[in-house]
Amino acid sequence: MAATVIDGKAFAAKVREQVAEHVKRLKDDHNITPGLAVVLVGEDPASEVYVRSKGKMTVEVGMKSVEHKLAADTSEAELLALIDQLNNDPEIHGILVQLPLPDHLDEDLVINSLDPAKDVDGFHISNVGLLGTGQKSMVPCTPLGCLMMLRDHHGSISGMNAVVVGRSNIVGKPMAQLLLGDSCTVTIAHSRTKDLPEVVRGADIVVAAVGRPEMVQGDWIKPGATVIDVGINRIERDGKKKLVGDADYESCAEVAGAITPVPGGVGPMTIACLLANTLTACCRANGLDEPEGLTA
Ligand SMILES: Nc1nc2c(c(=O)[nH]1)N[C@@H](CN(C=O)c1ccc(C(=O)N[C@@H](CCC(=O)O)C(=O)O)cc1)CN2
Repeated sequence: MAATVIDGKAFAAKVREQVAEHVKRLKDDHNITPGLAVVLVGEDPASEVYVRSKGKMTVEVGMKSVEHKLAADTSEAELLALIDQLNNDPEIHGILVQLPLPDHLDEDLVINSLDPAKDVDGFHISNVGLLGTGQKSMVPCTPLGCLMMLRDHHGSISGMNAVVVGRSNIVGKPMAQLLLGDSCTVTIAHSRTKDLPEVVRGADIVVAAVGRPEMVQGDWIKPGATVIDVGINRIERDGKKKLVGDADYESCAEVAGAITPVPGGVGPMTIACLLANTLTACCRANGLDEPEGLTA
C-alpha cells in the first residue's frame, strides 16, 4: 500500500496562520509586535533565497522584520558588534545568523555570542544544554517542525522506536532529544553505523538527516513506518536538476505508512517554526503565556 504523504507545505501554512493570530492578539491586547532580525554574511545563493523567504513570511504574520546583509569579508569583530547591538535592542525578540558562515568566521563563537533568549535557532550552547536536560529552551526549527508533524500524524509517539540517521548539531542531535522528550526509544545512527539498514529496519519512525542524497532505501524501512526526510540535496539526473531528500522517495513510499516529500515536507516547516520561536521568545521576554501547540 502506498504511504500517506505528509504535506509539510500545507501544515506550515497552518502553523503560520496560528502564529499570525497570536501576533494580532499581542498587538491588540498588549501593543507588542514581535521582531525578528536575520543576519546574512556573504552571497551564498541558497542562503539568499532562505533569508528572503524568512523576511517575507515574518512580515506576512504581522511581525517586524529586520535584515542585515553583510559583505563576505566582514570581520568577526564587526559581526559580533552587530550581534551585541541586536542583543540590546528591545524591539528585537529573535536573532538568526544564517548558516553556513564564510570560512574565516568561527560559527560556534558567533552563535554563542547571541543572547540565548533571542536565539530563535536554538543553536546557542545554553539552549542545547537546556534541551538536553529537558528544561525550557529555544528549540532548533527543523527538528521542532519534524516533531510537530509526527505529533499531528500519530497523536502520540510515546513508546515508539525512532531511528535518527544523522548526528549534526542542527538536526540529528536535537531531533533525538525531542523524540526522547516525547518518550520514544531513540537510536542515533549515522553513515558509519554498523549494519545501518538493519538498525533502520527496527524503527517505527525514521528521521533521515544524514546529508547524503537518497541514502535510506525502501528495503531498510519496516512496513508501515513513518519516514521524515530532512535532506535537501540538489542533484542532476537525466540531464535535469532535481531536489531530492536523504531517503529514496519512490522505494520508501512503497513500504512506509507515511512519508514527507522533498520538496514540500520538512523544509517549509523550518521557517514556520522560526516564526513560532520568535513569537515564543517575544512572549517570554514580556512575561506572557507561551502560545500553545507551537513549542516543544
Ligand atoms: N541559521 C540557520 N541556517 C540554516 C538553517 C536554519 O534552520 N537556521 N536551515 C537551513 C536552511 N533553511 C533555513 O534557513 C531552509 C532550508 C530549506 C527550506 C525549504 O523550505 N525548502 C524547500 C525547498 C526549497 C528549495 O527549492 O530550495 C522544501 O524542502 O520544500 C527552508 C529553509 C540551512 N541554514
